[in-house]
Formats: sequence, structure tokens, C-alpha cells
Amino acid sequence: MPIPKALTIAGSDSGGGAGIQADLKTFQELGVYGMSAITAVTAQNTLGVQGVYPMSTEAIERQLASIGEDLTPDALKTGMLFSGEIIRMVAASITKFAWERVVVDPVMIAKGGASLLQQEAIDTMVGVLLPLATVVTPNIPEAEALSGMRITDTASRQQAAKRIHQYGCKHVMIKGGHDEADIDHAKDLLYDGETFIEFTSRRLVTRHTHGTGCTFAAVITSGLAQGLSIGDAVQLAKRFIHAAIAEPLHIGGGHGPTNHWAYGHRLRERDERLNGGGDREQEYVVRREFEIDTLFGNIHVQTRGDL
Ligand SMILES: Nc1ncnc2c1ncn2[C@@H]1O[C@H](COP(=O)(O)OP(=O)(O)O)[C@@H](O)[C@H]1O
Ligand SMILES: Cc1ncc(COP(=O)(O)O)c(N)n1
Repeated sequence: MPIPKALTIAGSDSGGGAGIQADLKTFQELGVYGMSAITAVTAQNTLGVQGVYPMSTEAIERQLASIGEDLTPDALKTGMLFSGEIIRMVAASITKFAWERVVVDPVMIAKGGASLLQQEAIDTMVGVLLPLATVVTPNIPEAEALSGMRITDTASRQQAAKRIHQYGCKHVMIKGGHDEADIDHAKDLLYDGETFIEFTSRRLVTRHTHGTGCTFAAVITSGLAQGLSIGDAVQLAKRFIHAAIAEPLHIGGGHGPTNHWAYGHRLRERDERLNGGGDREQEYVVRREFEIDTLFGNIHVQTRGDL
């Protein structure tokens, strides 16, 4: 079987926790060959963003053309795009090469508050990029900016998903990491134009969440590149990010990166438990399966009616 290939079109994070670096680490962990087109270089660490240096549109266009003329990604994701001009150029390249399985992570503001997308570029994103998206993955503030409405509860989150879906993307995934009202759960909402599906995990108490959104979208991209359905790719992403947040690396003095190795560690731990099991009695098998589920965060998936 050919090796699945994924492309990230995003900014570089010198600190290695978010952006291009998070995406490539994630692709690699999941057995997907990673390619990149860099839209901007950020000087960044766990304490914040110290500088933003966008690339020329010519340099970005050339990177995409080099990829398109030789390598066809099985799926791609966009991250930090910075300006309307870059968004237009990226959308034109996606169309030109007829690339499919497009994950748009509408990165706007870094966790420390630095702007990674010019305000006037939001309309361009809505007009030219979202119609090309297989799935768009805003966090709550990004979903508010895209939909033009406040999100305060499940009903308003569903309403915002409906509005964003009308821009022409196939699926909308509104992530719940910023939902501070829900102190127990991290709940993400997927909408395909008809059905709402909630993916819920336990909320982990930590400040080491730098790069969660990039990593989450990169897992979805990897899953789509490997031929998973969107629902299965999101389920994989939820498990991967839960493990990555649960085992922080404690790197840097501020908001540290997530652990891109953690999911792989847990898979190996599961395999050891299963292989080491021998012919145990049924009750042990049941208990072991429960433990295995616990390893991956007990993600609860629920289809929810329209509120
Ligand atoms: N404290 C947490 N515990 C468990 N999962 C979390 C936590 N914070 C974020 N997540 C999950 O990480 C993913 C990224 O979410 P979010 O933080 O909303 O995105 P972003 O990084 O774009 O702001 C989502 O699946 C979300 O549910
Ligand atoms: C280059 C770059 N791209 C994206 C983010 C957002 O990070 P997060 O995933 O934590 O929202 C970032 N901080 N830097």
C-alpha cells in the first residue's frame, strides 16, 4: 500500500510546540509522510510570541507549486495564514492542483494573545477558503469570529456551527477547550449539515496546552490521509490529544507543549497488556478492556438532537 502523505500549510513555531513543528511531529507519529509549506516564521517560545515574519506570497506559492508538480498530498491542513493575500493564494493553489481532504484550522490568536491572522482576513477566509474545506476546526473564540455570534452554551454552539456550515464547508468541528463553564469536560461538537455529534473527554487540569489545536487538526488530517471517515478521524484526534495533554513534557517556563509521543506510548502499553494477557479468564479480559479504554481517555461519543 502506498505511504499516505499529508501537507501542512502553516507558520513555523521556533519553540516547536505548535504550527508546522506540531503538525510534522503528529504526522510522523501516526505513520504519515509529512510535507510543509511555510506561510510565516514566528519567533515564539512557551512564554509567548516575540516576533511574526510573514513569507512573501511568491515564496509560499513556489513551495506549493513544487509540491503540486511532484507530490500529491492525500490530505492537507492549513494553520496560521496571517493575511487575506496569503489566504487567496493558498485557496487558488488548492483549487489549481485539485487537492482534496482539506482541514482548515482557522488560527487567529496564539494562547498568549498575539494575533496570527489580520482582522480583515477573516472575511477572505470565509469567502474563499471555507468553501474548499472538508472540515473547519475553530476553537470557541474563532467560531465566534467566524459566525459573528456569542457562544455561551450548547444551543448557541450548535447555532454557530450551522452558520459556519453555510459558508460551504462540509463539516464544522467546534472545539471546546476554551469552554471555561464546563470544568469537568472538554467537549467538541461536529456538524455535517444534518447531525450533531459530541466527542467528550475528561478535562485535564494543566497549563501545558500550547499547540493543542494544531495537533488536533493534524491528527484529523493524518486520519483522512489514511482513508478514515471524518468521524473516525475526529475520534482518533480526541484520543491523541487527550494523551498528549495528559503527559506534558514540562519544557520551558510558560505554557508548555503537548507530548506528541504519548499516544504512541499508550498504544505500545496496550499491546503489551494484550500480548502479555495469555489465556486469562473472562472477568480479567473485561477489566483489561476497561483499563485500555481508560488509557485513551474514555472518549464519549454522542449524537445529539437539535436544541
Ligand atoms: N484541559 C483540557 N483537557 C482535555 N482536553 C482538552 C483540554 N484543553 C483542550 N482540550 C482538547 O484539545 C483540543 C484542542 O482544543 P482547544 O484548546 O479548544 O483548541 P485551540 O488550541 O485551537 O485553542 C480539543 O479536542 C479540546 O477538547
Ligand atoms: C505558528 C503558530 N501556529 C499556530 C499557533 C496556535 O497554537 P494553538 O494550537 O495552541 O492554538 C501558534 N501559537 N503558532
